[in-house]
Amino acid sequence: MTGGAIIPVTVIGGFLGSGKTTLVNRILGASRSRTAVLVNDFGEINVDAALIRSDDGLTMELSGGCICCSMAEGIGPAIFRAIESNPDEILIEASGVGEPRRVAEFALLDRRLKLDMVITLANAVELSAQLDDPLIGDTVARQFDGADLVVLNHVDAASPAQMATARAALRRIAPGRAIAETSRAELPLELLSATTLSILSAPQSAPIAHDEVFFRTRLETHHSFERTAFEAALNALPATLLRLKGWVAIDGEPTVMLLQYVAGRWELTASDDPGSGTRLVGIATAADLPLARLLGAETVAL
Ligand SMILES: Nc1nc2c(ncn2[C@@H]2O[C@H](COP(=O)(O)OP(=O)(O)OP(=O)(O)O)[C@@H](O)[C@H]2O)c(=O)[nH]1
Repeated sequence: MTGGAIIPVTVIGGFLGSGKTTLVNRILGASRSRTAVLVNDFGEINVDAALIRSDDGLTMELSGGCICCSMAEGIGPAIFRAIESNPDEILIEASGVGEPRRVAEFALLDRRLKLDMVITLANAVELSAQLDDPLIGDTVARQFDGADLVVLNHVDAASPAQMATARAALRRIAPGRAIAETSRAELPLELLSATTLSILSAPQSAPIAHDEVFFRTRLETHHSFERTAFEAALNALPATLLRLKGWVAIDGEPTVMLLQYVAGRWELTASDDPGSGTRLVGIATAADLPLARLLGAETVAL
């Protein structure tokens, strides 16, 4: 990029576990440009930033809150640092509870940036139930305000009935918007350009204080888990725990394993993380979730 060129910005949003980091990695894998990635993780340990596969080393993290509300003052300096790194483009991953349109508004305010598009992902298995949930429904619905492209993801795991209700929900909350149905965010990258910016006609609404609705929980321990017991504990976690992710030490495994838990479904995979010990962050609709006890850990340091 030559000095002074306008930098295109894409904002990727969507509820906890909908597939934002998966999509960021897909875009990075296909792109030949120098891409600065700004990752906002609501949890206190920025797991996503560690999972982003950027060759450029231009990943910036903002953890422990939302850049659309409680950390709004943090996004300015982060965008400034992103611009200073002289990238060809900037990708911003909003937090899983954040409103992508509020994040995108920062790109509209800075003359060195040009908002390219706002993308909102949805989890086809969960979308309809999320929207009906009195605690989180409003947060989820608002994530579609200003979206130019809606990605209905997790299609591989959704039943025909879940697909039908998810499609009907999107017709209601995101009428007229382009919709791509995907598994693992595999979408034709030609879709990643918008002709009009939906954000300009998005409804005005007072921001939600996400810190008052969603609670962070965290477990850091040197306890090593016995695999069968740990898997049984995962299967018994309460529905108030929406998301759990990070690294887990499992007996007999040479490295810590990566845990990805989204609303009752989970994956435990080998990781190349050399770090020792368990570091998990969770987001729940209940405060003070006793994560250590629920997972059967003996020691906990908060
Ligand atoms: N079965 C299935 N799993 C998916 C799909 N997309 C993503 N996943 C998995 O779902 C988990 C969450 O995906 P992420 O890309 O980390 O989701 P996210 O939106 O970045 O999550 P947060 O940042 O925590 O809100 C990971 O284990 C992914 O591998 C999909 O289409 N189908």
